[in-house]
Amino acid sequence: MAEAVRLAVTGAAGRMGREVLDAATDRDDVDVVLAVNRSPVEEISGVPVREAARIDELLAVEMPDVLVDFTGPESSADYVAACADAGVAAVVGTTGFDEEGRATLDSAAESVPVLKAANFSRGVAALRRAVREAVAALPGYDIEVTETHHNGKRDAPSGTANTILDDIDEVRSSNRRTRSGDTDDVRGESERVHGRVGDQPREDGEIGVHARRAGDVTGEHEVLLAGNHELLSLTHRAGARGVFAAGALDAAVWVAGRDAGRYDFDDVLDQR
Ligand SMILES: NC(=O)C1=CN([C@@H]2O[C@H](COP(=O)(O)OP(=O)(O)OC[C@H]3O[C@@H](n4cnc5c(N)ncnc54)[C@H](OP(=O)(O)O)[C@@H]3O)[C@@H](O)[C@H]2O)C=CC1
Ligand SMILES: O=C(O)C1=N[C@H](C(=O)O)C[C@H](O)C1
Repeated sequence: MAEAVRLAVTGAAGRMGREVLDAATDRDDVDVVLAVNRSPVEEISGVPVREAARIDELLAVEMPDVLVDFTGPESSADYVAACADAGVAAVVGTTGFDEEGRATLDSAAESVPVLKAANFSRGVAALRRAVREAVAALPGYDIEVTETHHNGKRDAPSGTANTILDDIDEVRSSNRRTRSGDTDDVRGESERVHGRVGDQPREDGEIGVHARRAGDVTGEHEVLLAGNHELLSLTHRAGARGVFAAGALDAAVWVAGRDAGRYDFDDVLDQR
């Protein structure tokens, strides 16, 4: 049997960090050699938690193969840059990056593998495929995207909703190209309308985007397509955060030892 992948986990005391540490204890293909958190915590799932501010020194001493990060966009970019310096692969589940954060990940990926996904659930990977197919099959239908998350979530819309919106743009652009036969005839993105208020009739081609925050909802995404006197609703509901943790650990095992570069969760799923 292959040796267990040596893991570092950041944001150890966060909702997702705890799940990752908990899921890791049940697997023999990963071994957590380092867990860090910004605010002091003694241990999580039997793993001692160290000071996040010492990440550079700790990576050099513990020499993990892969770092798994679910924190915030600013800290995540810093952790990935530290991975690049230490020669450690990174699996990033954090969402809400700005241009600068994305550029940091791209530049780290020149020296180490960086696998980033807004959602590590296999069901969401299947939802994205279903949405792409539905959008291609139903040109001209109105589309609305709604996501619901717990009241502690910072970023809106969710990273998953943004990824689905990008998927929709990609399919719509390629539909237009195919129909006109002119590769220059590609209009830009659909206009994304974030909620509506007052006198705001729906414009042709716009996509309504709705972010709901309530209670302890783990994560729900719905894509609604309506036209031609019919309505298609595609919905995914995550029942527990363990779903995301399992996917992130599968990704860590897959990415260990790969060449430097950017990867996503589809790369992991395509090869299993
Ligand atoms: N890709 C996926 O499948 C999923 C992605 N996510 C994403 O993961 C991220 C984390 O979510 P969640 O676990 O719910 O968040 P939490 O708020 O529960 O935890 C955040 C963790 O990150 C740490 N952190 C936050 N900001 C900083 C900072 N500036 N410097 C150092 N550490 C920091 C916190 O440390 P402290 O304890 O000190 O506050 C905490 O440990 C979000 O971006 C979320 O969208 C979530 C679920 C699934
Ligand atoms: O913050 C969360 O909780 C989640 N965030 C991810 C996102 O922004 O898409 C994935 C999941 O929906 C849970």
